[in-house]
Amino acid sequence: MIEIRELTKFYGKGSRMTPALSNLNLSIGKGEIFGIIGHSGAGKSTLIRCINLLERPSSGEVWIDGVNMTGLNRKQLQSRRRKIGMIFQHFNLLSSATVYDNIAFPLHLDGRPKAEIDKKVKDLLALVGLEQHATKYPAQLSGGQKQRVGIARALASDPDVLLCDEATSALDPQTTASILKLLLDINQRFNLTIVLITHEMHVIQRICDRVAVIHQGGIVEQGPVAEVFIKPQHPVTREFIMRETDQGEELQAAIAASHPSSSQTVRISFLGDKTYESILSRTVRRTGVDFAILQGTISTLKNVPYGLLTVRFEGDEKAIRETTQELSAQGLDVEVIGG
Ligand SMILES: Nc1ncnc2c1ncn2[C@@H]1O[C@H](COP(=O)(O)OP(=O)(O)OP(=O)(O)O)[C@@H](O)[C@H]1O
Repeated sequence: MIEIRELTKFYGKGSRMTPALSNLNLSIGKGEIFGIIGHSGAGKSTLIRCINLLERPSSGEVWIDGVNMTGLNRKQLQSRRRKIGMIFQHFNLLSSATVYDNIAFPLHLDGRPKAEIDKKVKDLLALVGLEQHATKYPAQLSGGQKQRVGIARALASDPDVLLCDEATSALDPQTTASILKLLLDINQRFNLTIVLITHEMHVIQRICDRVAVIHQGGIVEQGPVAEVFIKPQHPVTREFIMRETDQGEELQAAIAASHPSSSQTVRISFLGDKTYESILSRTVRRTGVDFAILQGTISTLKNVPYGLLTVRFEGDEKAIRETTQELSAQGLDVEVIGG
């Protein structure tokens, strides 16, 4: 659906030229919710703006549905862009227009008949749950309601792709959850491809199918969300996940605290139904090792349960080895993180 090939973007000129993206490659499938996460300055906004050519790449190509966006002339690009919706962190609504007129705006630009516009806007108001607010102005809405208008406006031209530029960063946690739920609903209903950028792993965790981690203008890691969560490879990915799963200083202190010489600290990841099974207790009962829980969380990756448990096994070396082997054989992911 979206193919990004050797994308490079420089800002500035001559000796002041600095690269924001370097030879970046990415492939996003039809109907996917694809998350791109990175720290401030990593190149996220530049990347998402290069997808619809709001930023023109210095070199490389962006293909959407078999069309090379970088090869289009101005007119062709304008027409192609109608099929790429975008929503923004600060909503970018017209402050002097009502909710209704904000949503109708792209349809007017497109010269659609009035009756068609009216039906479409009413359908979209219902879709985003704003039927009661059609005549209000943006200043009279909450942040979440403004983003709902942004989403309705972006969907007005029946896009194939929706680009989300930090769409929930200005919202509180509860409103963020409701906007993410709406995006997931839209994705499932219309098989709409969604690309979102964020600096928050919980956004990725809630709705994305796959994730790419961007760092210093390049993709350092990518894969299905569960895979990246369970086996993060790059230090930046690890940092984002540790922050999300509360594996910070307190856990490090617990790991470093005094403990019997014959022990091993492991991080066990549970995915799907295994999260709620008694695999650990059955295994230690058989092998005869004790364990102390240092940290534990259960959350979901999209709709799949995901558990993370850090435990210290205590017992003889051979029994501990048998325990970790058996847990792995039962489909859990076990990583030794300390003695
Ligand atoms: N218009 C511009 N002119 C010059 N440099 C720019 C411009 N826009 C971005 N940059 C630089 O390009 C790099 C990537 O910026 P970008 O905004 O894409 O990062 P980001 O990951 O979206 O960061 P943030 O999360 O803070 O928005 C940064 O070093 C930034 O300073």
